[in-house]
Amino acid sequence: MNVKNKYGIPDHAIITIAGTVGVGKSTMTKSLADALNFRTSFEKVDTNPYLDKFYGDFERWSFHLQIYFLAERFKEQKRMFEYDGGFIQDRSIYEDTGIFAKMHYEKGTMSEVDYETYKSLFDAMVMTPYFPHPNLLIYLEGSLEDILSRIQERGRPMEQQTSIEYWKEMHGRYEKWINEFNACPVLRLNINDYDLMNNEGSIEPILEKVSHFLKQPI
Ligand SMILES: Nc1ncnc2c1ncn2[C@@H]1O[C@H](COP(=O)(O)OP(=O)(O)O)[C@@H](O)[C@H]1O
Ligand SMILES: Nc1ncnc2c1ncn2[C@H]1C[C@H](O)[C@@H](COP(=O)(O)O)O1
Repeated sequence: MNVKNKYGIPDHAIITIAGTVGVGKSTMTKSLADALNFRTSFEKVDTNPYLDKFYGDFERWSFHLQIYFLAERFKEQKRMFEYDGGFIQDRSIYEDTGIFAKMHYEKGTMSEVDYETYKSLFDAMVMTPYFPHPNLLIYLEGSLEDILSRIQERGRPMEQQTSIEYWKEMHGRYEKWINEFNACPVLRLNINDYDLMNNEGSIEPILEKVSHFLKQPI
């Protein structure tokens, strides 16, 4: 019996992976998709035309980058819907506004008018009854120290050169954001409780939890 059937995970489920930069979302996305034979929806990083520029000058590029991410994630949302689900998604659309746009606005690296324009577009596109929310959001959490070392280990220069203050601010905001998040059920996983890199067996207990959470009434 395959693991999807073993744990009774529906073929049409959409599971989104959330958490701060470097916490392990892409790694989790790949492992879950392999185990469940689901499709993946990844963020575009290498081909993103604004990301490098953004890290070089937040004020100049934060609005452009948010619009780019919103468009890309919305297209992915449409693709997942057209396939009738069966997806693991690397980062939720909710983090774009709840973490990134908000943080840049509140820290003064996105102007008020740009933030309001972005927010009204986001709300019109996402905060409607027509927008299909995921069946489950898996939130990955870990200490700032572990996350900083993963960012260094992964080696994207734009992130390595960004101040620790930036990552610390984001880490704090994630904690607050997830405590208030209620658009779909949330499964929280601490990165010290599994090891997908060195222990293949790590995925099964996670699937068991996923199955349990998917069965909970919304
Ligand atoms: N369970 C793990 N144990 C150790 N290192 C990990 C684990 N998961 C991810 N990593 C490493 O941490 C870094 C960031 O992981 P990644 O999945 O790219 O994070 P994200 O997509 O959240 O930014 C990568 O170098 C990856 O190899
Ligand atoms: N909405 C966003 N605003 C700014 N930066 C963002 C946004 N979404 C993702 N990013 C950045 C953060 C990382 O440098 C890369 C990829 O994220 P990761 O958490 O490593 O998958 O994009």
